[in-house]
Amino acid sequence: MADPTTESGPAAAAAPQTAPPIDDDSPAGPDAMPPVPDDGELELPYWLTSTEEAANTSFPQMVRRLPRLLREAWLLGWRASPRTTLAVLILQVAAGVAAAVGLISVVGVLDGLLQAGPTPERVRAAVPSLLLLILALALRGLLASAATAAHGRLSPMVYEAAEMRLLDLTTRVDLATFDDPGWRDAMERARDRGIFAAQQVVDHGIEVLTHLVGLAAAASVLAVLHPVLLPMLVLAVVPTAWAAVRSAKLGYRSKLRLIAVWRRQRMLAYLLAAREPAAELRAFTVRRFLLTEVGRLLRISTLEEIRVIGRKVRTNLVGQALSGLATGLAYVVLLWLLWTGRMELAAAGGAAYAINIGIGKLTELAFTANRVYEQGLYFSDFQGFCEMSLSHAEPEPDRPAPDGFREIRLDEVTFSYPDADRPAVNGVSMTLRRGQIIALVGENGSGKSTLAALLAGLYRPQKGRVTWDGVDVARVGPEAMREQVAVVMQEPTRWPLSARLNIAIGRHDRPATLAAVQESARAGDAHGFVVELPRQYETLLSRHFTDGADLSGGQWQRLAVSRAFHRDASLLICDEPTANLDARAEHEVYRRLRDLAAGRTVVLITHRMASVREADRIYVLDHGVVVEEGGHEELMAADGLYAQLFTLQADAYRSE
Ligand SMILES: Nc1ncnc2c1ncn2[C@@H]1O[C@H](COP(=O)(O)OP(=O)(O)OP(=O)(O)O)[C@@H](O)[C@H]1O
Repeated sequence: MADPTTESGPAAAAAPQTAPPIDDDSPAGPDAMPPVPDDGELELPYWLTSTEEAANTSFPQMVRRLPRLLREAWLLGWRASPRTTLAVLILQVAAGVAAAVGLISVVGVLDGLLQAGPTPERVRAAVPSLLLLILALALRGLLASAATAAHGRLSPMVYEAAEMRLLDLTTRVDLATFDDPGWRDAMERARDRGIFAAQQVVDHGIEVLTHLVGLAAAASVLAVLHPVLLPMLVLAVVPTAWAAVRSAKLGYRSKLRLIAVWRRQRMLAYLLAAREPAAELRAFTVRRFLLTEVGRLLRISTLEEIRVIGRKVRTNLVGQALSGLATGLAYVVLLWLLWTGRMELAAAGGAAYAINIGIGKLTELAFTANRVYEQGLYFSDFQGFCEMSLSHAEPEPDRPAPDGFREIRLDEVTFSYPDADRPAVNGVSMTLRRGQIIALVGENGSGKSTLAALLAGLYRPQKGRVTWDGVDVARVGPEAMREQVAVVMQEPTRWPLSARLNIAIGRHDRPATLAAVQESARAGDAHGFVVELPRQYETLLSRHFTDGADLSGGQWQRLAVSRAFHRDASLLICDEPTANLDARAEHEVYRRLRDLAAGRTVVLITHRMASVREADRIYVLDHGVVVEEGGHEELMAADGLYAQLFTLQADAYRSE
């Protein structure tokens, strides 16, 4: 199987594999970094073209997209919690209306005070509006606080719902999708910014609503006072809005350009800091080589970010200057209205106040709408990933899985990994009967693990079919099928759980007594070392936790074998279960496997030919094709690839 830490796909392709040497032993500071050698690193990878389209959206296109984004944001909130979403909506609108009443009252107060006549009369005329203003402000304060509280509840709920949706879809796609670099990159983008963006789109979507209500109040006051003031208000804000949108696009495009660089840099940084490669990193003295490469990649992203910040500042400066001019023009128009007697002084006072509030609200609206749009770009990554994953989700046929089997058949099964030149398994046919031990033999890369994964229902064949007692497994729910299969992986997962749970997780859905776990541990030859751990079966197996312990490679493997025994499934697939085991443990495991095979079927992949000879049937693979099959004696007599491999190993032992 492929190494999970190996970088493949566009990110790796985008980054040169060599790093210029540095002669300083200390971690390289910015000045010591080598010059950026390759501008090509900043090229947009081909798999980002659709996202690039989103980043190229023009200002009017963005304005057209906004309503859809806002609708989706509200839908997201609604899915997370309909009650809280409704509460936020009602409270925000009510707070906005109270604020609008406050604004109108201010105009009323000004109107009263600026009237002609003696001062006491003018003050008296202003009092009702003043009382209304106080009431409106108090109400607005209360409603806004309640809205903030509801919003504060909704926001983490949206985050939780988005994270859960992402994890749910990520684990629902079929295993082959994980080998697709396009999907993995989409997942990275969705995880990296998409979840946060989903929350932000909802948050800012709510703010947009608040500002809209405030703006409607200011606009209606202006429209009543003099309609010509309305377009002046809009004119004053357009340049700010344009600058905000342009800045966001600059930032987004820059992030798109850097994603391949970041992926590579993070992967290398992980290797530098992780425990597993720490020994090899020192043994091969690759520290400086990797540090140089990380430094080079960081330098690329630093320079790009500095460049983008400069462009953003210039854009905003232009926007603000133009907005300042347009605001001045609005006040000139107001003066002209006064001058020409088209407006009373009292109305002009109210209008000046409304223009001031209106510009404030419009500017806030422009910035918030832009944030919705900006986060919307990342949010569309999230949505795109969800759609992509749904289309790759494992089918869920409702046909029940057969309860066990007497015979499993593979007919002309072919499977290719995404983008592979040739199939990893090519036209393989075989029959596995209950109670048999089947061995898969072949050189590295001949397709054994892939064939085992097909048998376990982890991959679906592109051609041919797998049947259990005549039932095509493609027509049965994959989860139900896998309930009857146990697998010992070539590189078993080291679950950061207790020793007990590391075994019990094999049947996590059923409560397991310690005695049952111990029995499985004995079967996998793990009991002996587990009882020597500081807290025995309750010892946490991860160095990342206080009091956590780590195991040797062989001990982890014995734990994985115990886990598979604990699963108690009718098909047991062991992909090199003894690769890390010492001779005694290996002997024990095979003895147990033979016992276990009595009511079950065991598929065994191993390079240890001595363990294969007792298998009931041996399949020899070469380049994904079964080239020989039969019992040990039969295959030795045929004097083909099997005989060659067996004799080679036997001779090596004899010469020792
Ligand atoms: N996840 C993957 N993505 C793409 N190609 C893969 C993947 N896993 C395996 N392959 C390729 O498929 C072919 C068969 O690999 P497989 O792991 O099945 O061989 P194997 O016989 O189990 O090898 P080994 O004895 O080294 O474990 C190889 O050419 C390998 O490079």
